[in-house]
Amino acid sequence: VAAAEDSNNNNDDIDNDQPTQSGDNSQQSSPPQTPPPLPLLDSNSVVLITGAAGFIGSELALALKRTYNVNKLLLVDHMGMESDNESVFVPPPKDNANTYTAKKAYEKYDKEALSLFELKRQRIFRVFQELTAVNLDDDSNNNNADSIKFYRADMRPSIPEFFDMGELPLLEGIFGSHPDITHVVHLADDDIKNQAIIPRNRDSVKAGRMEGILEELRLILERRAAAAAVTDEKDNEEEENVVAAYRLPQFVYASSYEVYDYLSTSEDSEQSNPLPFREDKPITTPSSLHGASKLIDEILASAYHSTHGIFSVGLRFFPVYGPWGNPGTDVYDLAEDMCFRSFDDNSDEDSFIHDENMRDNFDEDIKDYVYIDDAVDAIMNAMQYRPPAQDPSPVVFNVGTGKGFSLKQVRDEMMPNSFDNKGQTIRSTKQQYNSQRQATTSYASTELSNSLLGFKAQVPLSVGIAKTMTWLRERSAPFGKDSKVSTLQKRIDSFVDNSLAKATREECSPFDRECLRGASIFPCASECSKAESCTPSAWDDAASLSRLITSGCDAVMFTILLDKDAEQIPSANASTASSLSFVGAGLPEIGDVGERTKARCNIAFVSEESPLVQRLRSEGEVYTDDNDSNELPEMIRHGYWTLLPLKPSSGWMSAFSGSFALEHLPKISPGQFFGSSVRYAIFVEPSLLVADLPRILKQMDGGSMEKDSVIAMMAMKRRQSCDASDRRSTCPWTRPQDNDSIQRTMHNMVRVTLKGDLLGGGLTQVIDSSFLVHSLQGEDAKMLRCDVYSEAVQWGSSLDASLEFILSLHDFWRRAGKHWSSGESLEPGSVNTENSLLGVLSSSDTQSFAQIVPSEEVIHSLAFLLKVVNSHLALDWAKKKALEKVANSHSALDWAKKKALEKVANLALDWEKKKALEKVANLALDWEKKKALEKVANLALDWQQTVLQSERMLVLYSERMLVL
Ligand SMILES: O=C(O)[C@H]1O[C@H](OP(=O)(O)OP(=O)(O)OC[C@H]2O[C@@H](n3ccc(=O)[nH]c3=O)[C@H](O)[C@@H]2O)[C@H](O)[C@@H](O)[C@@H]1O
Repeated sequence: VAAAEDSNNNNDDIDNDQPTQSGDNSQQSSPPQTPPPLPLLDSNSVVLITGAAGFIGSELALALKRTYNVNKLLLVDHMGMESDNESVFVPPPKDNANTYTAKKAYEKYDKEALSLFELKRQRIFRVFQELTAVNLDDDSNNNNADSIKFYRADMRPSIPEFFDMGELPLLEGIFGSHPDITHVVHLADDDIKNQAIIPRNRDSVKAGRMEGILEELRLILERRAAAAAVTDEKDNEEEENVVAAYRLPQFVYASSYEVYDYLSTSEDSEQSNPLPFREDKPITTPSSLHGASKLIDEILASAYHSTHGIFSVGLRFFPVYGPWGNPGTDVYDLAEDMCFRSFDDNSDEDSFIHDENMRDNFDEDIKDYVYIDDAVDAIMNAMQYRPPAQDPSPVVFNVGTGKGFSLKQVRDEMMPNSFDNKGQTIRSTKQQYNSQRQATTSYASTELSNSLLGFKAQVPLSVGIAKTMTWLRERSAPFGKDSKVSTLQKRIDSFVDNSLAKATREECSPFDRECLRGASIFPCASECSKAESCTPSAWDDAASLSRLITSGCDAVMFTILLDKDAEQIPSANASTASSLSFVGAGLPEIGDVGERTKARCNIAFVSEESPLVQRLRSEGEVYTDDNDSNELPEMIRHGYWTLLPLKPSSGWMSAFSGSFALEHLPKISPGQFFGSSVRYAIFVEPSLLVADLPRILKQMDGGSMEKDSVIAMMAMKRRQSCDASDRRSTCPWTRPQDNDSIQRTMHNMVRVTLKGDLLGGGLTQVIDSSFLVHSLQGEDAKMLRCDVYSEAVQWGSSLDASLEFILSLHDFWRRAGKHWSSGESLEPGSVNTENSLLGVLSSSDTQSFAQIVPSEEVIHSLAFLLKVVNSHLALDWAKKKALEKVANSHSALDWAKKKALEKVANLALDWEKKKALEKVANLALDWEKKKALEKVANLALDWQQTVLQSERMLVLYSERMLVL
């Protein structure tokens, strides 16, 4: 630094003209100045990641926070937007959601781009979701949101001349406002990898990103040297401050195995290109333009080192795969092909083969596939790599496993090895491509990364494949499949389950979502769990006992009161408790046995430790059911409740206390808790006294409801005058009068429209469920519950919010479906008065709705919601909720959405087409024929437009939330 000062002091002019020369005068050859000490990777680190919505970038962000709890993450991704306007750094708009620009940008997008965008959006949401989660009950913990910033902008062009209008280039803006950046990980790259097609996309600028970053790093050095120059030479302390203020971040960037020439398979290439590929092998001809551009990046890195002393670590990634990977890559497409094909046996589409970009990926090509977790590990190791003091030149490492596999092996050996006929089709079609060129082989030498980085891939391909397939499958059908499971699907299921069981999976804490990734995180007692991958809980024993006790019941009423200090269940002691407030359906009502038997169908889950259980035991309030052949244990009786004490086994229950989703497992996911005869399971709050239960059940059973409107779940709001959650007193509750379709009413209550926003939100008080009726036999009902449960588990949201949201979504899709198939308007009810507020309810809905909730109350909450949403003044939690919801709506329901769209498409088209064609056939005149054909064409177009438009609206909407 001292040397740099001297020279700079004497060279002011040169300094202006050639700012890049800072500190370079003392040593002309290698490192021009002593590089500033490299920063540590720890909880003080501030990490800039480019391409953060990409596959690797998003996983890295999560891992950095999880592993090192880094102080700040600055995430940059253009999300596929390439307009020049986007490349300027615009401070995030506070009160301007900028939807116009977004809209314009969207117009450019076709569906594929949209879905890629959607994937990136989901990734970045996920990052936000997991990293900014704020505990709403804890006021002190509310600054998480500051620790992560997302810049949705193009980092190119990075050449300052472009910015003579006074805009600040994105990177300069970021580096300027965050001088404390300690690490830069540069992953941004064009979407299409493996692209060997020439010419490249004209708009896809190659240079710019890498120089952009290197220039920023150089500027840091320049500023540092300038600052050092003005400080008093003798003042060491000040000099140290300067050094500290202008830290040079550790720079890691992505290169690719495509820099190696794996394409040439001739004899001499084996000599010039021996396997495995070693980093020290001179590179002559990269295998693709992508490889060539990465080679440019490596050369730039080296140039910036020799001219400015900037140290960097390049990582030559071999193909990375895994959950959240990129469609269009080998493993992803193959896995997807299998998963979707098996879901949809009617599909003739061969997506794998028809993908243009896949042409080069021959079955026989041997590649070194790297699981995402390993790739991320390699980056984190690289972020901590320290070059030897005597030679601090930039380094490049392979990121591979050292082993090569062909896609054929992946498909035939690692994915289920027996395909049905369709599998044969894949094979033979691919054979044709095989004839085009010889297969290639590429795999990494791991020696260097192993010895210097300490990196060694941990996940064997077979395990990684199983995890990827599990993820894809979960994503495509998050809550199991429909009843018509194909045999192929069963095989895939068992394959995946077996592989997961066999895989030496680490024991995951149930809270460690990352560890559990690829495995289900549902508790075993939940009806949504799958064998092998569920997590045990204290509910497991309770579920089997409760199944036994309730066998023979037609309906079950249950409540949950796990408080350790519970003295009583208020409803049990209420003197008003009549035979109408509990369940005894299907069982004899006369005599003592009848009374007791009724009690068997009224289950209260309580804590074994509670004074209530102790007291009832000591008072001998127990009974055995003499008539029962199942040899039931002695049961504790409390009023009309039969208590089912839960043991706080091995700390599980206590570990989970506070986890709403687990504490209320039977409330949300009752499917496994009751005997197979049970058709309806009714949850009530411990203090709620339900009037006339038999009649409600009869109505549920009446079958008077339209089939498609049955959501098979009913919920009731709490009465304002009485708090059912208050455990000291009871709350009377009455069934709404003259309402023969309670479920539908409930369903209508949460209608949202496109205009009213997908958000839901704000209706919580309406849906606050003290009372829920579950229909246990419908698949739809189970799907719905699992949706709700997944929402609650995944996002830690409360049941009420989850229910509300999922209902809204189900409703949304139902309406969209209805609209497409029968033309029902999607527009908000145009019918005057209150309805026009949000347009949520149709007039008939409002009528039945009003029977349950006084309308002012609804209007109030709706108006409030509207205000919040419209003013964009959403509080942090609202914002978070909104993000959650939008994110979830897409990830959880993708499959359902896809199915719904398909179905609608088929219905709409087929029917209309058929009708129109019939008409054509019946009309002999040419003119009529022409008209009819026109109509067919128009109909088809209309429909397509509707779908496109609504998809666009959804994405636009989501994007607005992103901006928000
Ligand atoms: O295997 C490889 O060779 C690639 O591995 C990773 O790529 P990956 O994370 O799998 O790729 P993407 O998921 O496509 O991520 C790149 C991200 O950069 C973003 N991007 C791209 C270009 C750009 O100018 N700005 C920008 O933000 C894209 O939107 C995208 O989200 C690295 O990020 C790439 O640099 C590398 O080329």
